[in-house]
Amino acid sequence: MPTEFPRIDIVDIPGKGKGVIAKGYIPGGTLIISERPRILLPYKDPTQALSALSREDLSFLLSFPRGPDEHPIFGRLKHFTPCVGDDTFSRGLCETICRVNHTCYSPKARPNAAYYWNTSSKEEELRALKEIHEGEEIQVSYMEDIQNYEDPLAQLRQKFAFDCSCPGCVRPAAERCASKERILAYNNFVERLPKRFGQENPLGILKDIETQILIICEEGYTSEIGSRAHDAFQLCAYYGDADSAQKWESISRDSHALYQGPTSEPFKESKKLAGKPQGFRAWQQLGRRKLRGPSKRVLEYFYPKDETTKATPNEGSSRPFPTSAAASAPSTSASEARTTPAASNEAASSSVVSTKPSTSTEKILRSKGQKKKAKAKAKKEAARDAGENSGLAKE
Ligand SMILES: C[S@@+](CC[C@H](N)C(=O)[O-])C[C@H]1O[C@@H](n2cnc3c(N)ncnc32)[C@H](O)[C@@H]1O
Repeated sequence: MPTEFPRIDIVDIPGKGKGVIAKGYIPGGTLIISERPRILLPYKDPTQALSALSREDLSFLLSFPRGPDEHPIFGRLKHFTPCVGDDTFSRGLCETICRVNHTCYSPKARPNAAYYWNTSSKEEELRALKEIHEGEEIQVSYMEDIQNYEDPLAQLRQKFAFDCSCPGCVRPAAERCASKERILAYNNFVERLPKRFGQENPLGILKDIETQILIICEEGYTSEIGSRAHDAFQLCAYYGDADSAQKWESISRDSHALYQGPTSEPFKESKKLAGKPQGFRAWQQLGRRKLRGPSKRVLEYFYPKDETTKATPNEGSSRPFPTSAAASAPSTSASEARTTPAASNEAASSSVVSTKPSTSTEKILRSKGQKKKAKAKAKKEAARDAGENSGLAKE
């Protein structure tokens, strides 16, 4: 099948029908495809809209393979419009994007790409979440809702009628069970979190958020991390701690850059808050208190030094942000200065992305004295971090 997107090919993938592979190296953060759905139907009851389809569009729909024992139309819709379009109102059929297969988030591997419905362009986007090598299959998760990961095999069977054989789903039952327990506990935590604000010691809440972030990193479920970092931002903003709030929201901003792109509304909103946390709707509503930014451990997880060398095709690392561009070794205070490749690839020259100097530029510009000062500051912060961690552990 011909494709207008130069970075990819559509090929036969054993056991999965067609699939999409990278024609060459694709850096993390790249917008691989942006495609307007050829057919866009209401999500809940598409019957009326279906009867209004043109002959060409109907035969386009019928050109896709039909699932076993499925209704000729609805079966195809089920298989080929998984999350395309504004998924609460519509399902769209995009000629190329609908060929992307699924893989689960798991400790063994995670998707190398994600869908994003761009409400301004009304196009479905496919974005690289990490570097993708030539010949590697490009895969997304059809289940962005973490609730589905309590039992991914059953969900995929029910919603898409296939048995997932991704590295996460073929793990021994005991390992899958352990993941299920952790995800259940995580979902529970997220549900209860807002009720804890203003009721409990905020440092204890931050410690719990951080623990959950690390669990989610280990489970490979990286798309959740930005939301938890935003929770931590909110908590710091409720207590008027601008410095800590900025550091947390920087993680959230970088996550939006990766998943939704640096021109998306979620990214812009997050960037605004990271730049000026005082703009948060409930700024200082719970008083004024010095809290804390993300620990060194969390930052190292986000901005690893060496993912490029460690990552292997298909498996990759479970680290959330790709390193190929801006991300270098973090210091606790430097998270605001960092942008993801998504940000640097697409918007480096626009005003959208934070334009603090990159590490290499900093190296060149910094005088010896400044270097010394920065070293001392990093040391002090590491000590503070260690102190806070041990203090928190006692709580
Ligand atoms: C959006 S389509 C993907 C493209 C499709 N493979 C094709 O041949 O055009 C979704 C369907 O592909 C198949 N599929 C996707 N991911 C799969 C996987 N990991 N293993 C087996 N089948 C998969 C399932 O039949 C699913 O309903």
